[in-house]
Amino acid sequence: METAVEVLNLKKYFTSYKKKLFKRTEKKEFKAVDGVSFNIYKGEIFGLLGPNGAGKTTIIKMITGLLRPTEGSVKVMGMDVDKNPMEALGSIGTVLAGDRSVYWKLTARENLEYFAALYGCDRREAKKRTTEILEKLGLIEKADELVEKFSTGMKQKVALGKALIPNAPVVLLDEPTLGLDPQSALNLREIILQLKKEGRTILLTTHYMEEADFLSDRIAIINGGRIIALDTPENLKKSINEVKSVKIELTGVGEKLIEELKGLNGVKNVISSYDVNKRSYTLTVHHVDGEALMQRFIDIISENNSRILNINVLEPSLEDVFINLTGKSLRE
Ligand SMILES: Nc1ncnc2c1ncn2[C@@H]1O[C@H](COP(=O)(O)OP(=O)(O)OP(=O)(O)O)[C@@H](O)[C@H]1O
Repeated sequence: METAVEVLNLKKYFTSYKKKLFKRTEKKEFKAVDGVSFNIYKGEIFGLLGPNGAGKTTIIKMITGLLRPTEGSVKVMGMDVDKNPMEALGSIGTVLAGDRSVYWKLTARENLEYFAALYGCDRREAKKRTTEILEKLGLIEKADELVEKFSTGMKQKVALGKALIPNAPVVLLDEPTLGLDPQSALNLREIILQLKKEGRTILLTTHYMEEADFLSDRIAIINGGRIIALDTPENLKKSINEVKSVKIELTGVGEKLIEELKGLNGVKNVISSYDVNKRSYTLTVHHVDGEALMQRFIDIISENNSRILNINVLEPSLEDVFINLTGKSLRE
């Protein structure tokens, strides 16, 4: 398989200085990205999945040359981003999370024609490309309305349109559906699949595991600036096939209850969350020992004066893969 993007031992350390009382200034180094390597093959959708602060945006910024790595290298279509930035970056279209570089006081069409002109297209070519992209994004009907009147999903589409203007073979999408309503998110995901069908290579970051699962051919799970797993979504889920998970909704959860469940032989992790709307607690318990444990869960919950509202046995998801690897939930 041909490689479109090659990321080799990429590191980004941020240094901060803190003034200490009676002491000299203390220098602190924070390892936002700590030795990340992966290849993205031509024509695939590669997902970077991780919780907030995992280092996803920092990786994207280093690939696009917006941040210089502390160490390591990035090649796009065989060109080194540091040594041949113009050639390497010419192959990339990017949408960063919360992209504000679309002009709200211009129409969607004016925005894209303007960016096409910046990319050196003549007037005819700019108009042609803009119309094609607006059609592809389902924005043609609204093409001549001001972007400020657009919904968040439509604004996000204009930002994506901007990334498509250079007609680059590689498209980087940082949290493309962040803050969108479910219907707009679905619509944007369909467009991303369409881009893949056209033969583009896509790198996408997300902290929505369903999105990574639905879109990606391969996924790198990233946590604390490191890749902790990299495979197809199916293989990642298969890797924890022996781990079962059960979701128990109940009226109350205390530290003692969680500790007792965690102490059971065969229990790997217990994650608790509170649903404000339902006013109920949910425990997600990962375990390797099926039915025998279920009765013990029920006994312990009742001994702790809590009442079970619902129990669901779950199919393994990427969330479970993440919990299994880190002991934490993706959303924590
Ligand atoms: N310029 C900077 N100076 C210092 N620390 C930074 C800087 N940029 C990012 N960081 C830190 O690096 C870590 C990784 O940030 P990054 O934005 O890459 O995470 P992320 O995975 O994209 O998360 P999110 O989904 O929240 O955007 C965070 O802890 C962040 O605070």
